[in-house]
Formats: sequence, C-alpha cells, structure tokens
Amino acid sequence: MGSKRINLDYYPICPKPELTVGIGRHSDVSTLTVLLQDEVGGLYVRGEDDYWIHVPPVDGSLVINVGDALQIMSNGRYKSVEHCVMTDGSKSRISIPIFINPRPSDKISPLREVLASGEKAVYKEVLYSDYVKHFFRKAHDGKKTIDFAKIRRT
Ligand SMILES: O=C(O)CCC(=O)C(=O)O
Ligand SMILES: [Fe+2]
Repeated sequence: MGSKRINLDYYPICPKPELTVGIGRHSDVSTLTVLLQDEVGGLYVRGEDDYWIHVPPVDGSLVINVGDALQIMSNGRYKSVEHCVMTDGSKSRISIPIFINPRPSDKISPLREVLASGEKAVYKEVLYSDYVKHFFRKAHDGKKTIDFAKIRRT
C-alpha cells in the first residue's frame, strides 16, 4: 500500500448534460479509493445487469471504492466497481478522490494467502507501473483495463 494520489475533480455547469459525461465509465487502478463529494451528486456506480445506481451525496461522508489492484490481489474476491460521473445543468461539482495504491515498482498478483486453499490464480503478476501506464494509454472503457492482468487459459 505504498503510494497515494489525490485528484481534485471539478465539473463545471454543463449546458447540455445529456450530450456528454463528466468522466466516462471506468474502474480505478487503486486498491481502494476514498472519495469526498460535495452536495451536488453525479457519481454513478454500476450494479449487476447494467443497472446504474446514483450515489447520493451525503454531507460529510466518504465513498470507498474497491479498485483493480485489490481485485487482482484478492484473486477476484473483491471486485473493483465500474463508475462514471454525469454533469449537471445548473450546478458545478467538486470531488476529491484519494487513490491508495501499491508503489509503482511493486509487482502485484493474487496474494499467497488467498491461493493457499488451492484456488487457481485468475491474474498474473504485473508491475504496477505497467498496469497504470496501460490504463492511461487508452480512453476509459469500463472494466476492460483488468484484462491486462488476466491469465488466459486455452
Ligand atoms: O467525481 C467523482 O465522484 C469520481 C471521480 C473518479 O471516478 C475518478 O477521479 O477516478
Ligand atoms: Fe474513478
């Protein structure tokens, strides 16, 4: 759990929110994300079956999202959450996510303790900085980033 990154996200008032998104569908590359929202709202998380849930902005609360690194390290027991942000036609919004990450030089893979019962690894070992580079190399694409670490069995 070696590195942290803080974003300051500002979403200005959008005259036609139906034509765009604030942030496209993605999962975070972190282990956990701790997110402070303001009172405006706009964050949606994806439930089962393509169902999008609006995360209500509760004053003073923190939203905790599971990220891809934790999904890899837990061999899929914890699933990173796909999310996106919609803009608002009448109010601007600010959010402050703190991403709690492995160190760039860490190699991450399913933890030995998780595989101790004989469970097969679903993910291979990846250098965390390579994983992050892969994420930023492309446009947001839902949960596809994690395929980078998947073991393909033929
Ligand atoms: O603004 C939000 O509520 C979420 C921001 C986000 O998903 C991100 O910065 O990765
Ligand atoms: Fe995010």
